[in-house]
Amino acid sequence: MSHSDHSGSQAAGLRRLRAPKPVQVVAVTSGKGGVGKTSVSVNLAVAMALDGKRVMLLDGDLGLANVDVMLGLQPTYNLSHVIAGECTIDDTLIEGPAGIMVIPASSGKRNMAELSGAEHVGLVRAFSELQQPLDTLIVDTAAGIADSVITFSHASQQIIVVVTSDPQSLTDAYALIKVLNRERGIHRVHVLANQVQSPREAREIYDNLRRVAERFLDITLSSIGFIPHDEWLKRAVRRQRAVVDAYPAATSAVAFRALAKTAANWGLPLGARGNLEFFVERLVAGDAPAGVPA
Ligand SMILES: Nc1ncnc2c1ncn2[C@@H]1O[C@H](COP(=O)(O)OP(=O)(O)OP(=O)(O)O)[C@@H](O)[C@H]1O
Repeated sequence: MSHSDHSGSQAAGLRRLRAPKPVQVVAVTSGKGGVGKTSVSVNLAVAMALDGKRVMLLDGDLGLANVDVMLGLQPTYNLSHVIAGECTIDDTLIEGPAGIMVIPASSGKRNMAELSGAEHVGLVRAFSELQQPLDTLIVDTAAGIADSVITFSHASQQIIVVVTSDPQSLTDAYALIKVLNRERGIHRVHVLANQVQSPREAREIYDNLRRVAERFLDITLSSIGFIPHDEWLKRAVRRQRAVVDAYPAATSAVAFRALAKTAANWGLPLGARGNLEFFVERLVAGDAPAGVPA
């Protein structure tokens, strides 16, 4: 190898070392509200952070702030200030348990569809400029199949759909999966049964959803286990704490730690150059209002 070949490959090696690696982005969504989506997002984030990962948790409910309430945080700035161009995402970051970084949502009425072209560009730019070194971004979406839910889910590489045995939860989860599949070409989602009394109940929930989804849609569902119904989780919510942090021996906390291990093995987006590139590109492509290049 000539000297110039050698220094060329050294330079490429150094660039790779310095280049930020792609961030894993996981959306937590549910269709129906109140099934435990925010509990899952918060506890998965904290459990991954306890495993040594650098985790950011985005409260993607643009209308109702949930994460900061669940963790007893009092943010000064939130996502609506970022969208309005009044501050950067770094300014909004507020530290949660185990060092997770939370991007709080606003509590005003806000829908992705209501964002002007300039606001949409501002949101995308804010994420592309985020400087924090990061392993995983978890997005707690709003309930329902609102535009923001679909956009954030589509922009994530992994989608967790939280369901309970409540028939309405199954129906709403199916409606959400249908939109993700038919309108956004999503072909794979993870199903997490929550508030279940037994492994058998979890299996039935998963089988029911899979039977319908795989019959009528071109999608593969994978079961990622379940979180048991747990009074310790309720107690943690009342104390505005994450159960994995406040009551690590609780059955739900054990399940969240197992889920964190599963998520850690999901791998990174293929082809993305670094940081949140994958997420940002798909945010733009997914839902650009008129006038914004997709
Ligand atoms: N595994 C569980 N065991 C016992 N209770 C639970 C469990 N998961 C959630 N809950 C209860 O359900 C309540 C609602 O949970 P959470 O706020 O996480 O739901 P959500 O789906 O995010 O709701 P929203 O649609 O309002 O955002 C919690 O306050 C808690 O009391």
